[in-house]
Amino acid sequence: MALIVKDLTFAYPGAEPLYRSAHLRVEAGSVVGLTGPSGTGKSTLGALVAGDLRPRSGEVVVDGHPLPRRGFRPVQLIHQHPEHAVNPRWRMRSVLHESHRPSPETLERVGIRSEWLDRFPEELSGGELQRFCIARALHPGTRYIVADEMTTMFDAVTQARIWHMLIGIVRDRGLGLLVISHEQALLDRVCDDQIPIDRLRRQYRLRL
Ligand SMILES: Nc1ncnc2c1ncn2[C@@H]1O[C@H](COP(=O)(O)OP(=O)(O)OP(=O)(O)O)[C@@H](O)[C@H]1O
Repeated sequence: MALIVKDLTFAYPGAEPLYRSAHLRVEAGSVVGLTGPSGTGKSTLGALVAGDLRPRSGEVVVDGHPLPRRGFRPVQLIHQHPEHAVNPRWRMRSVLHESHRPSPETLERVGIRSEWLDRFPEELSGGELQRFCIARALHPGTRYIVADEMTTMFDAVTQARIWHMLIGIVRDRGLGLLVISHEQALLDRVCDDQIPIDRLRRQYRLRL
């Protein structure tokens, strides 16, 4: 069981391809870091494996099946800015239930207090809001999570708590986790393996 990027080529309109025939593999149950300098396409790759963007060619395979083009997405993306990922006019209960209805045990484990459910997004801190985005991503059908600079905006204590919680849940559920971050210390702490994005690109050059 793995999330596999096969022969993937992608370019934004009018730009040179960010990657050509790139390959990446994230085993179910593993935590893999994607590293590289700013602007090299890490977030774009995260959006491609989650199905937010479509490759020019190549494919994303999830546990042996092509990434579905519509309906539920087994690869869930958690962004840097949770406030951009939620509807500001909805109370948090509706934000959460847009995805599924997590059990009280899951909410407790993710660190969501029941009184927050009646608030609007602007009435929560960024760290509290990010916990809702994590709970939403933990749909029963989720197989892989992409955490794109998920805690970059938070203080060290909040970062540590959120990572401790998420790593515990993904280990227990056997999910695969792709971590995109500039923070080497964080990657060293949470990842089983780290892949420089340049390695995805270099594979193309080696094939020439
Ligand atoms: N929607 C877009 N349209 C056109 N070009 C884009 C778009 N989004 C990103 N880019 C460009 O694609 C390249 C890769 O961007 P991306 O955000 O994937 O890099 P990154 O490695 O995640 O960077 P950072 O570490 O700074 O977040 C950059 O040159 C960026 O300017």
